[in-house]
Amino acid sequence: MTEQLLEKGMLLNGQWVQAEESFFVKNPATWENVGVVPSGTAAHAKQAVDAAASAFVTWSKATAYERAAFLERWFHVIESRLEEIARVMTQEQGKPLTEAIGEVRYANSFLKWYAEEAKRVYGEIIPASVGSKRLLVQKQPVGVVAAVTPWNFPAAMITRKVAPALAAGCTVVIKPAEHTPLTALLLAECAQEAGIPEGVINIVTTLHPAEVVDTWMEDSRVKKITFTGSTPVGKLLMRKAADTVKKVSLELGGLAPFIIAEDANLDEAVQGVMQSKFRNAGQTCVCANRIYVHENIKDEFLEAFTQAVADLRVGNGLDEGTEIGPLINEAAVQKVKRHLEDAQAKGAAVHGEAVLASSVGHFMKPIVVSNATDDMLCMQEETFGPLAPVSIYTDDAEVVQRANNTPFGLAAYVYTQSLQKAFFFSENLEYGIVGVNDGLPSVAQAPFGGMKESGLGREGGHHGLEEFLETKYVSLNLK
Ligand SMILES: NC(=O)C1=CN([C@@H]2O[C@H](COP(=O)(O)OP(=O)(O)OC[C@H]3O[C@@H](n4cnc5c(N)ncnc54)[C@H](O)[C@@H]3O)[C@@H](O)[C@H]2O)C=CC1
Ligand SMILES: O=C(O)[C@H](O)CS(=O)(=O)O
Repeated sequence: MTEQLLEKGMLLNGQWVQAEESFFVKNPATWENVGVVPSGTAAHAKQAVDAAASAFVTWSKATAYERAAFLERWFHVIESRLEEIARVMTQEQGKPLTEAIGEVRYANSFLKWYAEEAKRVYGEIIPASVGSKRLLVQKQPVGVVAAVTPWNFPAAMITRKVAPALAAGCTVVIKPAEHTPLTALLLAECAQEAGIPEGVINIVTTLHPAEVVDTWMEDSRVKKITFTGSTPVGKLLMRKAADTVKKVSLELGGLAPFIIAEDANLDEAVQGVMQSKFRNAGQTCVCANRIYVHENIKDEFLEAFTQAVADLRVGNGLDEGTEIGPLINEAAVQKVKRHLEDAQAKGAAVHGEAVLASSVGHFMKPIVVSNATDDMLCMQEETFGPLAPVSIYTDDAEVVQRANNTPFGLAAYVYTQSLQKAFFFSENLEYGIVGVNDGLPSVAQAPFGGMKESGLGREGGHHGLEEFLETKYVSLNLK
């Protein structure tokens, strides 16, 4: 059923603004138009920085308690519009409504958590080596922040940046992904309803990301870039940040190993790998991308896992019972097919029908391949789709070496009932996040981020607030 077309504007200095060009937002399940938004230009990008720089003067001088109150009010307004935002998210991104509701709650948890953490930005007094001196350390907001976000978590990837930025006293300019601008604009509507002052949050939607973001990267008033998306774009932004020495936070691609040790609780391991692999149809940067199972339990695991995968229901995210929605676009479908065909050509066994579930929409049936070997594309590149490669291993040290043999280091998982193995794996896996008997580790209060080419910095927890603060040392000579 086609719901009403959402016609939205960009948010610049508290005003909803149109542009000469606009673009339709399409539903990946039906290819129908969900909404229409402006395609912002470099001029709009500059207006956004003008607004954020002006608002920073007052916002940064508000007390932490005043900023916290705004975040709390924003949290409650989103709560009151949760179902509406989730339905729009499902229509523009495709995830099942139950997952969209879960994501809005997850996104909102960052507002709640940073409303409290804002009040805990402590400084220090350092014992002086000169009697007449007092040495103080103060934390101050970095300034105007540019946030560039992906389509796979259209709400959480915004609040995971904006909540700590505002808590710290920064103001923001945001460019959401062109596939999913509507969720971002609804969050901004909620912020306006909560009374967050004009210019504190600005959103530029566009079909020309480089034009808008390059304007921000060249503007010395923008003190920080925070980005979630692909590693190639992350590297590009990191290079551009150097010209004005901007601070950089990057959440990039992953290639998560999911290790099932010989002593694992198999029921829990199957549940965990289903959660990790198939959330958002496999379109998350922390999805299990490589499943390593000990050879002594391979058969029992495969029997249980392939059955659980076969039971997954594929369909439109708005339909009751849907567990796997469409992929975001045709390119995503082709990438999964390329990985599947490569695996088959290199000897993988395919469990299930590797066929598209529908002629309309970017649907794919979840597929398990076994006998996976490390030379396959699906074991070397992020699939970002519902393809689960299973490989066997014999020795714990061997599988750690294989798991670490990649430029990526975002999330890793291990299922074991042994404390010794839990520590062996978690301490030796070169990943920023390790789920031990936990397929869903992401929470607002803990630091989320990658090592190696999976990113820089952390989001969530008090670590995530530090990313938006400068450390100032004040030496007081009382002589
Ligand atoms: N580590 C993480 O949390 C995440 C990583 N990713 C990775 O990103 C890929 C798919 O997500 P996409 O959104 O397609 O990634 P993407 O990197 O193409 O896009 C992410 C954002 O960057 C913008 N962008 C694209 N090219 C740009 C440019 N030249 N200058 C400035 N901004 C630009 C896009 O408009 C979007 O807002 C996957 O490979 C996935 O691994 C995606 C989501 C989360
Ligand atoms: O972009 C992503 O994939 C998210 O960071 C994953 S999570 O935070 O929802 O786990």
